Order: sequence, then structure tokens, then C-alpha cells
Amino acid sequence: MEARFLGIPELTDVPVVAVVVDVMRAYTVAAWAFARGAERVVLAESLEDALALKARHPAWVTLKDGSPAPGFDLVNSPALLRNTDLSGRTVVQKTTAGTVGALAVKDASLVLCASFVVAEATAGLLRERACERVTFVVTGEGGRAEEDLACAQYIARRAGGDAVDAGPYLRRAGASRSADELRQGVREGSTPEDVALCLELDRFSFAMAAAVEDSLMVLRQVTWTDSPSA
Ligand SMILES: O=C(O)[C@H](CS(=O)(=O)O)OP(=O)(O)O
Ligand SMILES: [Mg+2]
Repeated sequence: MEARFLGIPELTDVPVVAVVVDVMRAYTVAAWAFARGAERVVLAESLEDALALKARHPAWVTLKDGSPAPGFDLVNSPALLRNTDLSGRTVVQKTTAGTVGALAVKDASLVLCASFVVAEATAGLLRERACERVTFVVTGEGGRAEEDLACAQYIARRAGGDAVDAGPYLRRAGASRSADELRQGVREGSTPEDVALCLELDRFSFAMAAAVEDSLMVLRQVTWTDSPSA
């Protein structure tokens, strides 16, 4: 498998297969939303779009990064989300990096959204579909976020079939600027537990695929054939 690793500003073409990586915290949060029963996650273009969707669908659950805000039900924190029952709910998510990255590749044939909690499931799906060329979108810090790059490189190696020690990749992520900011509470809407939850390798056995449905970018769970739960 041929892999390239690009930041959002470096995306100049439409990839065939894209893996959008946001470890801290969008795609750790989305995975927890599915684990707590959410049916789908709508990736919103803007805060205004998220609020407009909520106005049209009052039962949908709105989630944003940063501090809590009127009209939004949840913040982008896995620690806060994991105690929330989302059975059958549609979640609308808007964050600074993760959701923007997925929308930037929405015309790709396959868009997977990933983090360490769904790393093996994501790699397994890429192996199963025999993807030859994969663009990893490193969403944080214009492509330089160490937690996203480490996770992307780990998934790429697993997708290529390598036996890989995850330890060094997780340590890079744990030493990243994002991890430091979350630990120190610099980022609003976070708890100190968020970092550990973002570094739980393969916490979930499903992958997450996004596609345009009725003009919305919708993220859903996908299982791959060799998944333990398939
Ligand atoms: O919620 C997060 O951790 C970040 C917020 S920011 O990029 O630090 O402002 O958003 P995400 O899109 O999940 O990286
Ligand atoms: Mg991030």
C-alpha cells in the first residue's frame, strides 16, 4: 500500500481513499458516540449549520469543541460523552480540525475517520478492500500534529500488514502539544481524563466511514470481515 500524509491545506486533489485522522479529539469522540448508541454522526460545515440542523431536527444532539455554547448539547470530550446515552440518536459534530478534514475530502470514493481507538478496525478495512493508494489527512496543526501523524503512520503500517509495536506511536501522541494542552486544561471543554481515553489503542472493533447523504456528510460505523464482532 502506498501512503501519503497530508495536512488539510496540502489537499490539492480528490483522493480515491482518504483516512482522516483526529486523535484529540474529534474521532475519539465520534467513536464514543457510536459506542454509546448513536446511529450516525453528521459532520457539520459550520456552527451555524449545526444550529440550523438542530432547529430543523430538535431531537438531534449537537456537539462542538471548545466551551459549551447555547444550542449545543455536548462538548468534544470523550470523558464527558462516555456517560451519555445516545441510543438511536443523530449527533451533529463541529470541531476545529477533525470535521473540517473529512469535509475537505468528501468527494473521495472512500472516507474513513480514525483515531487510536479504532486503529486496527481502520487498518483491517483498508486491507480487506485492498486499497493501493491511501491519503492520510493529518488534521491537526496544518498536518504537523504529532498525535495525528503518529496514529496515521501506525494505521498505514498495519494496513500494509506489518507487525508493529504500537508503543512508540502512542508515546509520541502522549507527548504531543495537544496532549499537553488537554492535560493542563488549556483547551476548553476538556477534562484531564481525555488524554488517556484518546490513547486507548483499539478500544472499539468498528471502523467509521463518512459519505454524503442528502447533501450532508454522514459518519457511520462499519465492521470489517475479520473484526472480532463481525
Ligand atoms: O476539541 C479539540 O480537541 C480540538 C479543538 S482545537 O483544535 O484545539 O481548537 O478539535 P479537534 O477538531 O477535535 O482537533
Ligand atoms: Mg485534533
